[in-house]
Amino acid sequence: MSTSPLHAAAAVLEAAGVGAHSRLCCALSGGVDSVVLLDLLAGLQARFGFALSAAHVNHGLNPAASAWQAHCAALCSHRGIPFAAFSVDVARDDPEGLESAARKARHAVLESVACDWLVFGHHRDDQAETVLFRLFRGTGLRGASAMAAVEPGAEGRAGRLRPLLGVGRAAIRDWARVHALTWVEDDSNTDRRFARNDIRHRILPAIETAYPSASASIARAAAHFREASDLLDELAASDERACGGRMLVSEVLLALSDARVANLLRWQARCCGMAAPSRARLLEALRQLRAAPAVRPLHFPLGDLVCCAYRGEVWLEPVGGGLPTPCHWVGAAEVEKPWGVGKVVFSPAPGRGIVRAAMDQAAKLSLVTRPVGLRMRLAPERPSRTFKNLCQEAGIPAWMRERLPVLEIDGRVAWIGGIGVDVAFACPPGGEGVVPEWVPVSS
Ligand SMILES: Nc1ncnc2c1ncn2[C@@H]1O[C@H](COP(=O)(O)OP(=O)(O)OP(=O)(O)O)[C@@H](O)[C@H]1O
Repeated sequence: MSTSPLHAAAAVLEAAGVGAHSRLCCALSGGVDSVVLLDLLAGLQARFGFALSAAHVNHGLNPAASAWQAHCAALCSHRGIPFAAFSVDVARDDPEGLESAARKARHAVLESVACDWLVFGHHRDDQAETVLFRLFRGTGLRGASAMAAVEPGAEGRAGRLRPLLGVGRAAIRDWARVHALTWVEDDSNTDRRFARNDIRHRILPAIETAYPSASASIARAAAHFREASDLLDELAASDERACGGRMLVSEVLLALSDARVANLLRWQARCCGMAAPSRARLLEALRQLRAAPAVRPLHFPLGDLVCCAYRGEVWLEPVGGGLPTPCHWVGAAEVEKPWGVGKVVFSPAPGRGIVRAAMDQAAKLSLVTRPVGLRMRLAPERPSRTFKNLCQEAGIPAWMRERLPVLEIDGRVAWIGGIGVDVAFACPPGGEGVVPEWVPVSS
């Protein structure tokens, strides 16, 4: 039995805490689902008190695209709902296909709408199709949990609501007919060349002849998967804390089971907005981490990310993300400077680090990547060494060398991150010193 669309939608708004302070924007394609959604939201406005607007994305792919846009504009103007239309360029050469390219372009532009919640017309049958589509591609638990009815926004971005996620397609069409709503039909929705449509029109109906409530059951299974997947996220967050934060202490990390380490790294990838690395690559990274002694460096590509291990810590960073930009300043010895995806922190330390006066009196302090011909002497009794020698002695791997911060005081090298302070700038016992510390990845 299908839930009443109005009750289902109200329950989702309530669960999200929608109220008089909330700004909702209905993603309006002009199709029956989002037209019904707009109708329901307009009907619920008085009860919840939210501000409602609508946005349509014109992909320019169908000859009727302008007519769809005009239809959406008319629906909103008739109800006095503020309406915005966006035209997007859809990449025709996207390796994932035209449908996927259109979806990416659509979501990117909808993200720019100023609102608290973007509201979508996905329903229970969409949910079942999404689960099957992902299962056929070997998805993990998070993927199989498909869409959430309430997806809070991260870092000041709008959240996403899907008030019709528990409602079947038939109930939505019934609502549209009973309320005499008008909508457009997108003929690409019946085009079987698109994999999703094939699931909708051929595969799911075939399953439903054997299991009549398969769609509802699959959508229910998705809710179970989501619960389990949320628990795995909680486990990952707690494991990250136990491992010391975003830079994971390898000794603690590697005491966890393979499945837990993989869960933690996948979760970290998702937290930085990156696609989860493939299982095979993740397991190989793990094998290498376990094979290496705790101190052996690792730089292992995982899709858009790299898994790095260095001096007892393990972290993920975007490909090319460690490359820093030089910076220059005057005066303040105790500062914190961003460096690549990390930072350099300068702290006072009696008798250690760099002579404070040298920094205080400098006309220019600079953090740079290694200058050409760099040499340094770490102790009075030791000879001056080339950058390459210094790195080899300190066990710094080649991939790490281009990102080592080098502190120059009035153009002379005073300190190299991960290596040490030049003898000419070293603070004598009892003197006032400043210790620079390079943190390769900030939390
Ligand atoms: N052109 C559009 N403009 C605005 N909103 C749209 C547009 N197309 C789709 N939407 C919104 O997305 C919902 C889902 O649409 P549809 O099922 O066609 O997309 P999908 O590609 O399956 O889903 P998704 O975009 O979330 O991956 C619609 O009910 C509507 O709220």
